[in-house]
Amino acid sequence: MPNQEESLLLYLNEAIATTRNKEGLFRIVTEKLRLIFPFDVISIVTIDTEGQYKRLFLRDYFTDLTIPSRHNNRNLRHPIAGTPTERILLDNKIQTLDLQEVAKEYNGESPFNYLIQQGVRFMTVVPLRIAGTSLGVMCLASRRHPHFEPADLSLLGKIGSLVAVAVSNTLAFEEVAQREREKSIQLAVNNALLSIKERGQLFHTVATEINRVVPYDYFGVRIRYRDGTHKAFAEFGKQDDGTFAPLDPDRWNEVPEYGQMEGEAMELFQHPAIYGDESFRRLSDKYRLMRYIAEHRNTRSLLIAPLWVQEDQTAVLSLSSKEEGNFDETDLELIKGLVPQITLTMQNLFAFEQIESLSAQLEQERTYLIDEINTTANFGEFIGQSPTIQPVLTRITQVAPTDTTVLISGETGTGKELVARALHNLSPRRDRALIKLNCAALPAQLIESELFGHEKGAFTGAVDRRIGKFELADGGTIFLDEVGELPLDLQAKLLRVLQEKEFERIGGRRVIHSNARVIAATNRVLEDEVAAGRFRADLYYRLNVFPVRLPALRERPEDIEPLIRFFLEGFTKKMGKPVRGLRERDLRAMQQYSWPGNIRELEHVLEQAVIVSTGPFLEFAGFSAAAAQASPPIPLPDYAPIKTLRDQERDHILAALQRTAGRVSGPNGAAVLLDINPKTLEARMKKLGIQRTVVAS
Ligand SMILES: Nc1ncnc2c1ncn2[C@@H]1O[C@H](COP(=O)(O)OP(=O)(O)OP(=O)(O)O)[C@@H](O)[C@H]1O
Repeated sequence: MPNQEESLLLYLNEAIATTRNKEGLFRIVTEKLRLIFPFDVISIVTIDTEGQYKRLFLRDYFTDLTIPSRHNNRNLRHPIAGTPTERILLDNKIQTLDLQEVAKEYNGESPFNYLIQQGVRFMTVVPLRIAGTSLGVMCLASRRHPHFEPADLSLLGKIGSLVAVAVSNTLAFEEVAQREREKSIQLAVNNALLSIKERGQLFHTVATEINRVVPYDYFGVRIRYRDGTHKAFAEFGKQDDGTFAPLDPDRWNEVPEYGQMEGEAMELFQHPAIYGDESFRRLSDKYRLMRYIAEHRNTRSLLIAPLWVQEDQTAVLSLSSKEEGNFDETDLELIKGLVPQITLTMQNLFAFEQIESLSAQLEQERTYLIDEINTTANFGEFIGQSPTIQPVLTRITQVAPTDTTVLISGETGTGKELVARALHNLSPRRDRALIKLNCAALPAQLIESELFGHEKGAFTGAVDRRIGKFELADGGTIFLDEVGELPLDLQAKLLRVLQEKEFERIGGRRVIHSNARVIAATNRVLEDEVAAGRFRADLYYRLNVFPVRLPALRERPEDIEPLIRFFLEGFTKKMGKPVRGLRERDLRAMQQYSWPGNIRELEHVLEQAVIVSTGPFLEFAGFSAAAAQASPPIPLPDYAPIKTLRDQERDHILAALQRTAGRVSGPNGAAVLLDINPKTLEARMKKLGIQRTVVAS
């Protein structure tokens, strides 16, 4: 062996043993090689253990050559089958190829075209083997034909063996380094998942940490539902300064068929995979969604890791990049290793967020319930022994435990609300809220927001988000009192909720599901309303599933005496008054009276009597026996509802506010019209739940 050769080999051997840094090492190798063989480009290509794919390990060039970036991409894998590399590995001999000849095999589409175009024609390929196994090839490409003597080839073979050792060391070293990075990223991500409770901040940290090892431009966790709907759970885009910022969930609104496009790509998101070159181009041919992100977001590679795949939904973590071939198998393995922890955290977050929304709902329900309890002082008992009311009570106890919609009809004061309460309390829903909405008490635009709620900013004056009564009644009962007064356009909306059990808040896009049992009441004859075109027939049939008609008090005179006793006992106790006697003539007069206000009227007559009486007998100042006898028991022609004082006050204030365009104080304010102090008016409005801004809109 000539001395020069021996010292070169020794030098390279030494460099391989002592140089840690890959780039430094290979620079030494190529410089020494170029002293012996002039070449323009050197590349080392490694093959995977199954000998299926090759991948660029290193490329260096020494003249004025330009190498397109995709030819320098170390993540791209190319199949070996049918390439010159395959033949050379099989022959295990150094060979010099004429690239123009090789190009013919590729039908002119040769991967070496860019070299040929720049005058590089020859490529000497040195197989790299270690311990009898092929590791890859070293290629020296040049413009001039290299003339190798047998001695040169033998030296090149020996250098090839040394390079094989260096490559193998480097690969092993890179693998260890990669494992280390994976471990550190796993630690950092787990730390974030365990310590951060807020969803946005948590996933921002996760996105930033993973990006340290696998750089990308987009990080997203999305949930896709079978019906084509989808939800962004956490999404971030890389900004110019390299940090991540949350993406606007509404950005897809500009794409009219986005929902459909998502639906078509559902299957794609069910399997972990990477797409980066040809594979990504194939995806964009197949899926409109992929074409869209390629064209409009410049996406060139994609990494997909499903978090969970269920029959009706798939949750996916996806990363994408504007670089071709940005992700490799190791990246996918790394992300797959993080999937269980991320999934668990998401489920925890879901549970946590659900608890938060449930407790907010409970709080709302509580407020309504307190309001309800305060506004309806009932004695919790239902008096009714008469043969007229008994069958009605039986029907009530039969229907109560079901989810059936009940329509209660009857004149004012016959106990419709009391029956609605009884229905709720006797049902399995008794532990959830009974939410009441009086359809006659509010102007149309307020009823809609009362029923369905509204989003912040949905209309002028919607300063806060408001949960609608249908939403509040989820799992409980909604009582639509005086449903016959509902304006026609709202009847249509109510019908939709009853049919589909879902609705949207005003100004909201999210569909809200409500499982509320509906009980409606009316003192109108709804059939007549339908005939007169004031009430939708379809809504009437939806509500009239189980009708309960409450008889007027005059139809059940047998109940008057027990009712009197019941109310007297209650009032005397409540007011701390002595028990006084009831004159026979007064009782008879009451039994003969027509009671247009029904039980409520009777209740009020007795309340007054308990207050004003001083002697041993109850005095009925506002209800004289003579007047009673003079009044024949005939029904009033129109059973107009008698409003409660509270409702009356509310309507009156609303009317004043409407006239002053919502203004409360000042010379043109409602307080002047109503002749009260503006502060007092504001306090009343608050108590009655009137929002001045809403009225003004
Ligand atoms: N059977 C009954 N036993 C005891 N109290 C009753 C009975 N029926 C009704 N009441 C009382 O009569 C009053 C009026 O009843 P309720 O408010 O339920 O009537 P309504 O039919 O809903 O009236 P409106 O149509 O005016 O809303 C309430 O104080 C209620 O507690």
